[in-house]
Amino acid sequence: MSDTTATSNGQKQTHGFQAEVKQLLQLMIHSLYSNKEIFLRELVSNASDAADKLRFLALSDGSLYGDDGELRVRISLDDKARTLTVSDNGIGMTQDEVISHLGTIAKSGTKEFFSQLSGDQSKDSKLIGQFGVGFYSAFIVADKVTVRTRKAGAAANEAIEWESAGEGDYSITPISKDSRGTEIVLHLREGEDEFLNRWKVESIVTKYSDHISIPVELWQEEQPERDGEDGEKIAAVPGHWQAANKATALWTRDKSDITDEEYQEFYKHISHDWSEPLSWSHNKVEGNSNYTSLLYVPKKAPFDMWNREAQHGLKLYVQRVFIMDDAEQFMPAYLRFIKGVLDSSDLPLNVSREILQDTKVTQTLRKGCSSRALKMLDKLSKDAEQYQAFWNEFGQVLKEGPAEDMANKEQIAALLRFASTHNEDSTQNVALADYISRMKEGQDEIYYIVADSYAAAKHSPHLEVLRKKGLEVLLLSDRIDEWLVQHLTEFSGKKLRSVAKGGLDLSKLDDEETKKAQQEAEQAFADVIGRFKTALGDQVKDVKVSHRLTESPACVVTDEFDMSTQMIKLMESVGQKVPDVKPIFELNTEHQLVKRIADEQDEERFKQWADVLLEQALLAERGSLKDPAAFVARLNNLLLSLAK
Ligand SMILES: Nc1ncnc2c1ncn2[C@@H]1O[C@H](COP(=O)(O)OP(=O)(O)OP(=O)(O)O)[C@@H](O)[C@H]1O
Repeated sequence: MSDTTATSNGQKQTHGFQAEVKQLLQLMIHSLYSNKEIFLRELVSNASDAADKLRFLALSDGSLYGDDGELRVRISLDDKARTLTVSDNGIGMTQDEVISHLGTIAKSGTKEFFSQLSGDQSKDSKLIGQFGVGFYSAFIVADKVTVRTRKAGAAANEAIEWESAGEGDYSITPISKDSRGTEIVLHLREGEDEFLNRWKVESIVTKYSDHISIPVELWQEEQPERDGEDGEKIAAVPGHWQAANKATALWTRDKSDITDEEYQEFYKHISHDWSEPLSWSHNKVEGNSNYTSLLYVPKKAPFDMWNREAQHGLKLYVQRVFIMDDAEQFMPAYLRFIKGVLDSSDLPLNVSREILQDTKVTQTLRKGCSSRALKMLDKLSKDAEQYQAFWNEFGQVLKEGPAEDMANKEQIAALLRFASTHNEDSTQNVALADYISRMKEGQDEIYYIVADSYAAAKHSPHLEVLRKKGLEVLLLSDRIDEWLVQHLTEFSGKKLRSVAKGGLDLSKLDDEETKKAQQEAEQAFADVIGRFKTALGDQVKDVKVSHRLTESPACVVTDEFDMSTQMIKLMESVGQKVPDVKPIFELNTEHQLVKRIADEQDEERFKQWADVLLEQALLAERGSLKDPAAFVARLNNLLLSLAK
């Protein structure tokens, strides 16, 4: 029951699909077949987006509506032709738009997506779900798809017909179309007749599209006059279009009237994600500012989360009129994984990205939305399993928070999770509050180490004495961690302290006997320390007796206010110039090797030993040496002399 007519009025051209589209089509037809009815959700979702876009443009040019201001989507079924048609009176497309939107994939993350495909259907179907296939899903059930579209404001004879069998190419033909918008005709594959059944189609629309804010209508056949139960006559009802959905914007409805399924479907509609969200938070704020937000935490990170240019942000509405996608002004970058809708009554309808930049209203909304998102995460964190799933996907992004959002630093810090010496493995599941609850008597700082990998952190010599004393250490090894600890210096009144820096002082935790023994060692070793200083010269800032080693002979530490080794590496990796930071060299006077070197009388040999010890310590700390060949030569020399 199509209500538009179209006639061909020009030359047909054939175009090849972009290679990725061909690949995607093949994959989709095979991997998504068991979930085939979702094509209807995708097409209705696109149609409703097209209506939103037109409504937005019409704010400044009302003539775009022509004489058809009632935006809606219609689904018609034709038994004889075996077609299902989704038509809308939204924005429509020009020829160029048709070619770029329906012949290529212009999404960020496309490359990553294709590189992750494995050929395993169940795995790939999940990936495709995350990637979002949209329009192309029509080919799951159709062996030919015809799209007729006329852009709002264009003349009837400026319409375009796109047609394809979903294989290598598609055709484009200029046509005349008597109404604005897009009509998508699915020529159903053999065996897909269930999609010609009105009842079936209606039930899919209700399931997937109830929250769509414009009516999604199906044709209701004429009902002839009939007799009622008590013999009274019931008048005939002529055939008419009837909405199959509630057609009210979901977020404007009362929370108590919305089911979990509706929230989940709405998430899929706005995010183009196929998995359910992990959680959501729906809030109406009234008073000084007036807005509604509906925020979601996805289950999986999108393909382009690490792409700085990738779009993110909320879908912005002003008084229920769609204004823009990806309004990033309302979510700080460290919460860029949050999806959702913001509907403000305080912004003007003609608001633009530029205007949004620095209005007071934007700031208030951003504050409100960030705080809602953090509260939602806090709630999620009460469920350890769910929160771990969240953390594994998005933890690294959240770690950008303390540097970006000073006002919410403490709240963000409470949401962070770390690997720790308390655990056997590298799972990041220790909250700072857990750490504090396990602190030893007399301990008033939170100890951490930052290294290149979990293994390097866990086996670092700096941990030796802390392990002996039973002190827990957070093991940090994500790229962002050094940046994080620069900005997160305190939590709940407790300082965060690097165990690889000079300022570490565990003497408060030592008993009198240990302190005395340490003092004696320092005195007894004063001469040897002096010899090491002479031997190492300006390679080091200082040489000290170590109180942090039990197994290793020596280690290097960074002076408290110098740049840490990890920070130096981070800066070097992005090509930044770094200052030449000299380490403090610490010796374990209890170690056999150190004792032997102390007995060495030949100053030449002593220097060789001192150099090797320093280079070993640097290697353990930095993972590389400035001159590794010299180290190997020196070591071989010493081994040779020992073997003699
Ligand atoms: N009914 C329609 N009216 C106007 N434009 C449309 C319509 N359907 C699709 N388009 C255009 O084609 C583009 C591609 O659609 P498609 O469904 O493949 O991807 P998408 O909706 O952008 O994202 P996703 O793939 O995540 O669903 C849309 O962004 C839109 O510009």
